[in-house]
Amino acid sequence: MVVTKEKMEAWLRRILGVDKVKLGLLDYIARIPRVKDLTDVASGTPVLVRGDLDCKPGAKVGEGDIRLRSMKETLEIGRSRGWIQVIFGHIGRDPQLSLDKVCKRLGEILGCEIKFISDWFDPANLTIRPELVEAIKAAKPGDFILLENTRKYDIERVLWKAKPADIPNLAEKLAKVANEFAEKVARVYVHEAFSAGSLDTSSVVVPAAMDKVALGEYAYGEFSGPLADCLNAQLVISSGLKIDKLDDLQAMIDRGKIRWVFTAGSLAMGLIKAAYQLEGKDFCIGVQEDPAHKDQPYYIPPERVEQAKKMIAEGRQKGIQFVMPVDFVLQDGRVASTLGPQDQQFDVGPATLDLFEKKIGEFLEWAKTLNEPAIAFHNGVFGKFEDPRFEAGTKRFMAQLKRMKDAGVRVYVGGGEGGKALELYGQPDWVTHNFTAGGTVLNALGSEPVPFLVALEMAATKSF
Ligand SMILES: Nc1ncnc2c1ncn2[C@@H]1O[C@H](COP(=O)(O)OP(=O)(O)O)[C@@H](O)[C@H]1O
Ligand SMILES: O=C(OP(=O)(O)O)[C@H](O)COP(=O)(O)O
Repeated sequence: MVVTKEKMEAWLRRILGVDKVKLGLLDYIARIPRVKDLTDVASGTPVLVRGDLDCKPGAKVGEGDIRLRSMKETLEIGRSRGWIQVIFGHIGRDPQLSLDKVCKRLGEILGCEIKFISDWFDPANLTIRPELVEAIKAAKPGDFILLENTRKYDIERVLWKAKPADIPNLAEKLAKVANEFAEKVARVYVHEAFSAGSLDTSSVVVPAAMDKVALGEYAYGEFSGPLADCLNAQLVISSGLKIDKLDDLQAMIDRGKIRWVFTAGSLAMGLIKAAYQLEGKDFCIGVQEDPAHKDQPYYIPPERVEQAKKMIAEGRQKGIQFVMPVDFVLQDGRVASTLGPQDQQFDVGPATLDLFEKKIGEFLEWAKTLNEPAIAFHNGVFGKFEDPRFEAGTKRFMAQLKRMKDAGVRVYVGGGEGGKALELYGQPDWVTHNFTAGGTVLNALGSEPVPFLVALEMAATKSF
């Protein structure tokens, strides 16, 4: 399907959330075909696969390549059907980063040579280079081609910071890119990049020009299984650096199942301040509330404190317990229960961990009163854990995940830094499931839809 500028404008209005359609996670999953459903795609057909390639493969298969292994089932389905699969995707945020090692490892996982195309796009003319067109022509049924890092080209990143006013300017260029892919690469698109939750052109624009789209088997399984289960979580541990996770927490609370909220990390400081203010008092959160730090990721503006106050007040009325840190490890290693204006917290202190352990015990008692296993969702880290001076909180709490799982709770870890912490300080079987993505998981459970699901749903239903 050729995408006009006008069609692309309508598409981008949905992608950037200007035009909203109220769909839940399960609606998206029901409306997007699975790769298994593409039974009428003939052998020898080129199929574009958005892959989960953002990883650092270690010395041997199985090390640092879980995202690549997660694609195997989908790629094997394509190979058994004789499709010529053109895999593309990003690695990191630096446009200079190369996928050469990823290509080699994916070849080891699939047991075959994968042709690597290092320069496949002409950014000056927004066209697909002849090297790629020739490689597809020369490929045999079942072959794989892998394209260099999509973020090498600026066009991949133009929507990251785009505002609604930019849509008319971008629509023509992005329509051209989508049409180039459909004309010169493939007219069938499979998304098997569960973690690709950003507004990358490859995952949120290219599907617009495709005749057929589908979700890969791994991504489908993650959304319809563990993520669908997390929608019913009664306990959430919301921690980490950025206060905008408050929107996701609010969305989880609004769904109505949450009864326990544990919070830690720098974002918890906003909730602590809010809780004090609700009692007519105040609590200094140090540099995190100093407007001189307003460009820093840990800064908490007054409106976020207001948002947290409303969340706590309304939540308590519904019977939700908010469990918050009571002591902190500060920048110089001091443990304190209060902060001065120049202080910054980088971890929770031991009294907080004692409190959290006691409250997890209470949660487990409460969980016994349910007719079915309780569900807990853990996101983020309790401090700047990469620095050994500030890792104790994140590290010690991991044992509570095991404790809950051992007590029969279904425990999920929302990938990202929390997932790394589990790998570092725990064992995979301490939890029910550790997601291979952070941002996508929060979006799926939180306030904003997953961008690639919005794109796939529009492409599948041709509703734009
Ligand atoms: N006070 C802090 N609390 C929590 N994380 C912090 C803090 N200071 C720095 N960080 C860092 O922020 C990152 C976590 O950020 P966040 O956006 O929550 O990540 P994710 O959502 O991927 O878990 C970690 O790298 C952590 O070390
Ligand atoms: O690692 C990723 O996501 P995650 O850090 O949210 O798990 C993805 O590759 C997305 O990367 P991006 O956040 O640079 O778009």
